[in-house]
Amino acid sequence: MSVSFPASDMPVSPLPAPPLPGTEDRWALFLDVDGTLLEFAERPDDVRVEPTLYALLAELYARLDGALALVSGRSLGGLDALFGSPPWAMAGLHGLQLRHADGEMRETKVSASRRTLVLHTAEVLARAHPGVLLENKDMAVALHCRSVPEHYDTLHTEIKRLLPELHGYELQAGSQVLELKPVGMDKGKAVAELLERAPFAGRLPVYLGDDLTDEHGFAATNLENGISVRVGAREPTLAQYSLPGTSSAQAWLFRVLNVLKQGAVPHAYPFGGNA
Ligand SMILES: O=P(O)(O)OC[C@H]1O[C@H](O[C@H]2O[C@H](CO)[C@@H](O)[C@H](O)[C@H]2O)[C@H](O)[C@@H](O)[C@@H]1O
Repeated sequence: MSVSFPASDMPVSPLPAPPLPGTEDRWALFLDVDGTLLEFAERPDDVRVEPTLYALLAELYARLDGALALVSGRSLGGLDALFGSPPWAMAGLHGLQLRHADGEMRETKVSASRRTLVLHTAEVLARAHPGVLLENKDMAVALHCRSVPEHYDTLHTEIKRLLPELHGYELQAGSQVLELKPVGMDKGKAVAELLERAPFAGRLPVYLGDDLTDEHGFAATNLENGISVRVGAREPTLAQYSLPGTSSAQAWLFRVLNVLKQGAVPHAYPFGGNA
């Protein structure tokens, strides 16, 4: 799916907060992880899922009859480790890996020689830029610049120069991260694939995300007349609604849960943040 933005010199109007579900609405929630549910940390392994967040997601999952999915750049294995092998559907590596609600899995196949070449290239780049952290996700490799943001632009240029040698791979830029991943999948395609099957089919997609990679998810959601929600302030965006940060996203999800439970909107979120 190609994602096109409004011209960057167009004035950007502030986006409204997302609505809450009406009593007749049947929502399907698609949730990005880092920067949306979890605040960014210095290193990928530094983040934790608090029991309150897990409980919130588990209750939403139950109230939505299972129509909740994580849609992440992390691998399925990484998501399982982080969330404790949750029962809900998950798209990992930007949709290159997918575990459906019924547990069925599919994964893009990449030859071992291709993966080795890409990993070797990323290792050379990381060594040349001290402080850049290499995250090996097997078929994809991320180079993190959060500790050394000054390396981001040169690394970006160097990766683009090397890409023609890495057949079948593309560059996915993100928040202080540059990732080499196999072509062919993005988060929008993952959302579309999930929407074809139970329990997502026939429901209204509601997508929360913060990063460039989530723009594919917003585009797929908008195509279905769903609700696309940017978390944070990254521009430009195809999202129709916005929440200021991760605690606001959690607070808004808590209000959604309460509407689903009782048809009533509570006044305060007990764990901090405002929706
Ligand atoms: O699609 P997401 O669920 O948002 O995953 C995107 C990437 O998230 C992780 O990296 C980001 O979060 C780290 C922890 O806060 C942070 O240290 C890093 O700078 C961020 O880019 C993850 O490590 C990547 O594999 C994901 O692609």
